[in-house]
This record gives sequence, C-alpha cells and structure tokens, in this order.
Amino acid sequence: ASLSQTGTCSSSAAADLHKKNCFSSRQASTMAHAVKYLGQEEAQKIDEELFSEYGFSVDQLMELAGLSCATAITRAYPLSSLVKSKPSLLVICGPGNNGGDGLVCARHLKLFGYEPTILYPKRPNKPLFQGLTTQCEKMEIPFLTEMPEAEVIDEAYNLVVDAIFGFSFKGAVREPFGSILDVLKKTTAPIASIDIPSGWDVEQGSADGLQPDTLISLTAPKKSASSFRGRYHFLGGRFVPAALEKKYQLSLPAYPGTDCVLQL
Ligand SMILES: NC(=O)C1=CN([C@@H]2O[C@H](COP(=O)(O)OP(=O)(O)OC[C@H]3O[C@@H](n4cnc5c(N)ncnc54)[C@H](O)[C@@H]3O)[C@@H](O)[C@H]2O)[C@@H](O)CC1
Ligand SMILES: [K+]
Repeated sequence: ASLSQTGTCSSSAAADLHKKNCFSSRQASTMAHAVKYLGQEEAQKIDEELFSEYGFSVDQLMELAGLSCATAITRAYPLSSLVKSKPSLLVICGPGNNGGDGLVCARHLKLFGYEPTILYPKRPNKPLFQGLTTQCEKMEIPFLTEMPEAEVIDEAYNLVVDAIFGFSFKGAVREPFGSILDVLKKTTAPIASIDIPSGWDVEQGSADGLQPDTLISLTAPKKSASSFRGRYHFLGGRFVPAALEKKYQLSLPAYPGTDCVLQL
C-alpha cells in the first residue's frame, strides 16, 4: 500500500510537525519491511541460484508458485463473489515457466471448486510440461484450440489468468502471443497476472499494455510492479531460504502463519 492510499493527514500549516503521528501501524510495518523490487537480471540470478546452489528442482518451485497463485485468486475472487452462473476462468499459458505456473494454478483452482479452461498454444517438448498438461487433462480441464474473441471471453469467463510471460520476457512480442495480448487488451473481464503483466517490460512496465486487476509477484516483485495500478497485489512463492534472502537483501515481509501468499 502506498502512503497516499492510507494517509489522510491534515493539510494544516503544522502538517509537517504532525506527519509522523499520521503514520498508521500498517505504514510503519510496510516501511520497516520495504520489499525489494528486482531487476530482470537479478530475478534470473536468484532463480538460477535456487536450482544450482540450493538444490531445488523446477517442478518443486513451480508447484509452490502455482499454488500461491491459485490461493491468491481465491482471496481476490472468492467463489461466492463471481458474477457468472458457472465459476468459469480462462487460464492462458505461455511457452516458458510462467506458463507452467499457469498449468499448476489451473489444477489447484479446479480442486478449489472453480471451472478453469486453458489456452496453451506453444507447448515445450519437455516431460515437465507434458506431465502438467496430462494432469490437467485427466482432471477434465478443457483446452481451447484458439483464442476466443474479446466479447466471447467477457460473456463466458469471470476472470482471465495471464500466465503468458514472466521475468524472461524480452523485446517485441512474437506471434501468436501478440494477437492474444491484443484481444486481452479489449476484454473487460478482470485479469490476474502471474509474476509480470505479460507484454510489460520486466523493469519499465508498459503504459499501453495490459492493465490487470491482480498481480501475483513470485519470490519478490519485479521493478515493473511499481507501475501496477490494479486492486490486488499479492506476494507468493514462499520458498526462499533465509540465506538467499539475506544475500540479495530482499526484505521479504513475513507471511502470516502457514499462508503461502500475502497481500502487499
Ligand atoms: N525462481 C522463481 O522465482 C520461480 C519462477 N517461476 C516462474 O518462471 C518464470 C520465468 O520463467 P522463464 O525463465 O521460463 O521465462 P518466461 O516464462 O518468462 O518466458 C520465457 C519464454 O517466453 C519466450 N519469449 C521471451 N520473450 C518473448 C517475446 N518477446 N515474444 C514471444 N516469446 C517470448 C521465450 O522464448 C521462452 O519460451 C517466472 O516469471 C515465474 O513465473 C516459477 O515457475 C518457479 C520459481
Ligand atoms: K504473466
């Protein structure tokens, strides 16, 4: 939360003197734990180190990341709040690990009582992604063969989960994802983006790009998250060992209890 969102400080001439009294305890704790916003290279370095130095496997962290995303979605869009008669969601998965997070997220959302449908147009030829796809198919999650029109999405789905690109996205968007993002920019259904709003420069954001309602930052927010203007910003991916957090000075806020997600 930014100071302007929570502050209602007096505009009197003596405001400066009173400023510190206007800080709420939430602001104080936010300031004490100002979480670091990562650059692209730093995010990739942390990712590599989790695998090479700390011995994690990709599927382990992807499972935790995807579970965090599904949990965040249940917080922001509880089943009871959905406007359509069916709890339908469209999950759009990209060609890398962000897309893998989307597959895991869809599977957990199904277990949580939602009805996800997946669009997965570019599937890597690797056992990890083939396995995640099979799991979803066996759980009777339908896969679309093409991107629906914006009006169809608005009519059919309560929410779009954007798992197209994460922190390795670079340069101009290549097809078929350029057309998919163009359709998403025309939809009015809320969008929940995993890690980065797809198509945004990882550090600079994008003034005319997607404007998601929810952002779920994984491990730590990336620099572009400071341009996020949606309603809900969550942190997920509760798997960072203390020594790694210290090395990169991440200043992660404390997750409450056993929660795997935290609203920033
Ligand atoms: N350490 C972490 O923080 C973890 C990260 N995970 C996820 O992994 C993501 C990063 O995954 P990856 O490094 O695989 O990368 P991404 O999933 O961000 O994207 C890489 C893919 O997108 C393609 N691509 C890049 N730029 C493109 C463009 N301009 N047009 C079209 N295609 C383009 C690449 O060819 C590649 O196939 C994170 O954002 C997060 O969602 C989690 O799965 C696990 C833990
Ligand atoms: K994304």
